Amino acid sequence: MAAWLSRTVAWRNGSWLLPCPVSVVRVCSRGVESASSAPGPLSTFQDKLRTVEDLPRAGFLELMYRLFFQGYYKRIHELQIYEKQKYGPIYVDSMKSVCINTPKLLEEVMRNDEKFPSRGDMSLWQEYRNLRGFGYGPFTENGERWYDLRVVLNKRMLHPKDSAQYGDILNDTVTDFMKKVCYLRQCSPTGDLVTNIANELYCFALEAIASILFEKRLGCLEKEIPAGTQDFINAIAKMFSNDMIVMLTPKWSRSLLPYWGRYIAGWDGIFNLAKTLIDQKMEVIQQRLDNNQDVEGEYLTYLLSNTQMSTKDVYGSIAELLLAGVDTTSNTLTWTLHLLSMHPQNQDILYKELSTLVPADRIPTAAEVTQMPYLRAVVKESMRMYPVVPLNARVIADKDVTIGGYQFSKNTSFRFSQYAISHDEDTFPEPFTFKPERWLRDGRERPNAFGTLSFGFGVRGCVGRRIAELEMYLVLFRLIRQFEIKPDPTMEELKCICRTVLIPDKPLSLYFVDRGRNSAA
Ligand code: HEM
Repeated sequence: MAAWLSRTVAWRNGSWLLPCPVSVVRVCSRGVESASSAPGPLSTFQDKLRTVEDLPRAGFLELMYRLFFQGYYKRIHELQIYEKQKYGPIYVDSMKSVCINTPKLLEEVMRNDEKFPSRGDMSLWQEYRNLRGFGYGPFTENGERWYDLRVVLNKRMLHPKDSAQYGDILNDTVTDFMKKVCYLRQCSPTGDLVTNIANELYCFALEAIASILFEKRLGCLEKEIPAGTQDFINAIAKMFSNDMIVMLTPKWSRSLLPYWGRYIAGWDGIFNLAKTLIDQKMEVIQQRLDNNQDVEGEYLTYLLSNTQMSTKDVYGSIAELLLAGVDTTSNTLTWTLHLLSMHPQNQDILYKELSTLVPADRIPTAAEVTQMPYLRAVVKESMRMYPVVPLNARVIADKDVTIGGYQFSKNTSFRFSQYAISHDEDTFPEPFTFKPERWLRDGRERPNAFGTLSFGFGVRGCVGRRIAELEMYLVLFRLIRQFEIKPDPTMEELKCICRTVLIPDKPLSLYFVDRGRNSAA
């Protein structure tokens, strides 16, 4: 997840998945052009293909000015919209990557995805793993080794049928989350307010992904969060808040400045939890083997006992899966609840759908929730409006490509402004309005799918997609069936800031008003 701005502060804060560019594309020497003069994609009738030299170029100093003097530092997503207006749909950014700003251009790049797609250099993340002797996981690995790793990791995770097998585990986690919400409401002065729902959803997402990966409950939804879990949460924050500065400072300063030590301590915290839980599972497996008993279990048991993966590679992969599976899902849920609270009519439609399709005294199955069109549309539209991963990238390493009528030599790095793309007015009329109906398959023309590649694309796409979707559907179903979610009128407008992923700029308070029905929530 991290590494876009390995060499500048600029995008670093929004660099969840991003690599630093592998190659420096040749850029034109003229100054920045305004949007009106920015070249758009070429018509096929023009006889000469343009090159990267013909693209507008965003200046580094100007970027610094925008980030630090105009305050875009934490609003990278807004900067994407600004730069799109200024430079047009395709331009060379100040890191010399080619910046892509429309669904159509994104589609062109993604259709050129290679056998082993790459987001770029992940050397800073790799450095930690080399230092501690851990293997590379799906984020840090590249090339053929990455491919072999994904073949193993995809099993039991990526296919909808695979994720369905986790329905019961996830439903147990949802049940505990519902209890926690009820407890927090009762503790509030009005009896129905939860003051920092994002925090609770964070614990829920960690509990859910850990219950799948480790086949074990961590207790994050207890009234008190276990110390080890809290350490893990703090470690993620520590790693993310120090890796930018580590990238910016020269290696020789690492022993003089505190950042490298903090960065390593952050990773240590992340890997400690993963390693402890993996070691515990290995002990259980070993005991069963020693007693000639069958070894049963799901994800981790499968990785440890049915694959050729070495233990150090299992550490590397599980730690990265754990890291990827928490902030993403929890923030998407936060945005979805916020949007539903602000749009009671949409919430009513959703409530009607789910209360019609599943009897009130029954918890829904994985198969049921994944077939609810409005629930799916609500989540998709929330991810369009608030793409938690607002940047992504590809390096087309092995071939020259033509994108938008421009020719690029091999090794060109493309950066995708996911936020600008999913707010593209031509693809999504009224892009800042919440309209889940856009996504319904009811005969209307649906938007270009490349407008919201929330989980990425192709073989390098998100490995946890099916799990994340199931997790989100199950918990939203139960919340909306039991409660009417209402905004807290004392709260100021909720905005988003980019801190690696798109998060709310303040704690979100919501009212959970009991619908008073007899339900199995
Ligand atoms: C709402 C939830 C989530 C969103 C929006 C999300 C989004 C993404 C995106 C955009 C990518 C980049 C894909 C590409 O470059 O084409 C990605 C990669 C990845 N995600 Fe997710 N993700 C989510 C949940 C999860 C979960 C729950 C897990 C773990 C089980 C996970 C594990 C990963 C991993 C390991 C990768 C790297 C894959 C690779 O490079 O081969 N994600 N995710």
